[in-house]
Amino acid sequence: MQNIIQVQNVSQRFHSAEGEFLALDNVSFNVRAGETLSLIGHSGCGKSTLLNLIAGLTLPSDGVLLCDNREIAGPGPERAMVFQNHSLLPWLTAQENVALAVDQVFQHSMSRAERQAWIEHNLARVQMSHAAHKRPAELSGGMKQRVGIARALAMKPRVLLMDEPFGALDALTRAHLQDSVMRIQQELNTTIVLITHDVDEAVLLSDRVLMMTNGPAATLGEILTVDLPRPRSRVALADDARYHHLRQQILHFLYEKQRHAA
Ligand SMILES: Nc1ncnc2c1ncn2[C@@H]1O[C@H](COP(=O)(O)OP(=O)(O)OP(=O)(O)O)[C@@H](O)[C@H]1O
Repeated sequence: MQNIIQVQNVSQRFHSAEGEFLALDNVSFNVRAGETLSLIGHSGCGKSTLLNLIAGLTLPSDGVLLCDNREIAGPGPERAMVFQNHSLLPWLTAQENVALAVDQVFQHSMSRAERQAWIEHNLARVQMSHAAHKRPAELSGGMKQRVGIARALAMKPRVLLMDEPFGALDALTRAHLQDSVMRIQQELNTTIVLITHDVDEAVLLSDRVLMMTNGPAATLGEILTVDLPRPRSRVALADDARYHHLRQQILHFLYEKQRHAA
């Protein structure tokens, strides 16, 4: 399978009042086209730092990151980000928030009518057509996340980067959104890199789970391949011995091999 993202010998240092802090130490891995890759690890191990590097929001202290064999030198619409706290503009409606991204990316390649149809299509994809004219304050947490996902998908990204996208949601809403993301991923064959703290979420959604060691100087610990067939059903997996075995391997890594210092 073709690699979309290549992370090669990446280290990240931060300078603070206490001096230099090595957050990531020599991290290397690839993200394959069409896969869902989860990053999991204890709090502070550098997951967001790594995702921000892939997004191009920051540049590495050492090493190189490539997207489609080109060096990542800044943000780009081919790497769309979905944040934990939706990050919608509060004074714009759901539709206008999506429009902002669509106009930015497709202003010159789509007519106004095509852009409008594309915005509506992406809101429909996440089942938000009914709330297109509502502002974020009028939407539930799950609905805001759906709009955030629509906005990201509307950019036709090669890779969807998700920083704990369901972290702030209740369990039922989280389950609905996980199912939506799995369905969309299957439809579009989108590549997804997802940060999660949730072991069940990691197994349910991922093709591979990248487990990180504790910081400082965090690095890649182990990579777990999740070879459960798709489409996946959380109800069916609850009785699946393979699912429990995979879950156990992540728990073992996190709580036996990487006991958290806190
Ligand atoms: N801009 C910065 N300046 C200084 N230190 C930073 C900066 N950004 C992150 N760090 C430090 O780097 C380490 C990794 O942070 P990061 O946010 O990537 O961890 P994380 O695994 O995403 O954590 P969490 O799961 O709690 O969100 C932490 O020790 C953090 O304090």
